[in-house]
Amino acid sequence: MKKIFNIDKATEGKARAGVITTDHGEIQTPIFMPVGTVASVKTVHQRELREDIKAQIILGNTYHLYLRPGMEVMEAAGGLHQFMNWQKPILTDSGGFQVFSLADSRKITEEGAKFKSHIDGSYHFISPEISMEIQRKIGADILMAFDECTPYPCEYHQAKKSMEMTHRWLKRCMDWCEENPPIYGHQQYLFPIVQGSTYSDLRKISAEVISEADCAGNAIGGLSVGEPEEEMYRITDEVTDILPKEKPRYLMGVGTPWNILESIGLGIDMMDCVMPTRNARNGMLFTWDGVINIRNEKWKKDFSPLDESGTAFVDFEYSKAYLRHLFVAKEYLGKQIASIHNLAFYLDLVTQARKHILAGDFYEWKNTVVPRLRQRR
Ligand SMILES: CNc1nc2c(CC[C@H]3O[C@@H](OC)[C@H](OC)[C@@H]3O)c3nc(N)[nH]c(=O)c3cc2[nH]1
Repeated sequence: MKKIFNIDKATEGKARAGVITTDHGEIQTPIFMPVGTVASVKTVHQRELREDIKAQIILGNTYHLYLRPGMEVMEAAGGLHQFMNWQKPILTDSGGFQVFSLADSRKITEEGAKFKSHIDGSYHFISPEISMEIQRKIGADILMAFDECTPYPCEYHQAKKSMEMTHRWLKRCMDWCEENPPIYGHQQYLFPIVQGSTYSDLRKISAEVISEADCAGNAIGGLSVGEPEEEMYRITDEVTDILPKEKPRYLMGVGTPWNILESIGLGIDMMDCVMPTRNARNGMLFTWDGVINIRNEKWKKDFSPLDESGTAFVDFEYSKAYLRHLFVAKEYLGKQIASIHNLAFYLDLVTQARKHILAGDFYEWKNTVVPRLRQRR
């Protein structure tokens, strides 16, 4: 399998700093990937993503893009990079998670998943092969295997059955990719996904099967689905002990700023989460000194800059009082300012983590910063 990851510096622990190389450019790790499910990172321009947030890679989603705009438009555009004019790396999730969580009345069999579109109620079917075909046409640099994400909690036998099907589906994904090369001329790397719910023995089996698949990178799924934080950390720790060191590790759907730093400390290189954008649209801002609910009365006459330790232009061009007013008045500009702020903060978080890994003091730094991140301002 082609080597796409180079480790610049490992620490005395499991945290490491590296670079992932794709045909659309390099990604410094650890990295946070803004979620752009339907070909847009909600309320944010591609130019702001590049210049103010300094995003290096964003996410798209197979389920959503397949339903709208559909693969006919996607192919005619020459793929998602062209369609949305984002020329840096893109990762697409395989659609399983959405089918299980978004679509109405879905029926899952060994073959795949029948589901009703959440948009117009039309009937569709997705399988490992169809997910791969869709991801080929979207043209993301990193593709996720079609898997089943178990709910939390999940009975042992159900988790075991689901994990084993995910492993059979992985083989079907790999076989299909073997037979059907990329169509836009750039490489696309398949990442398999470790499942097994919260059961250590299943997680060990799944991590071994995923490692055996020898893909360019590996992902940990089935977490950040409602389990306690400690469970998420325990499973992540057990799985990163098994996944190969020399390949990037992607923890899916994680998380809060403190989850991000703890996961990096457990050997994770890539993370994605809707939290910075979704919470921004509700007026929740993440900062180095904790979480701000901008709608709170206390900010009504606070004319200080949005975030003195921020890195984006919005942090200095607007005051807390002004942003609170925009939210109270339901002005669209409020959601845009908050989204740019939160995403720039998440990228600053991983940029600082990388700096401290390279400097060799990541763990001491993390332990001083995490309590501050959690506080409510
Ligand atoms: C939030 N917690 C969480 N997210 C998860 C996602 C991405 C959701 C996907 O949905 C969209 O955001 C809602 C994003 O799509 C661009 C994301 O990649 C997962 N995807 C797969 N294939 N398998 C998993 O086991 C899985 C587990 C998750 N846990």
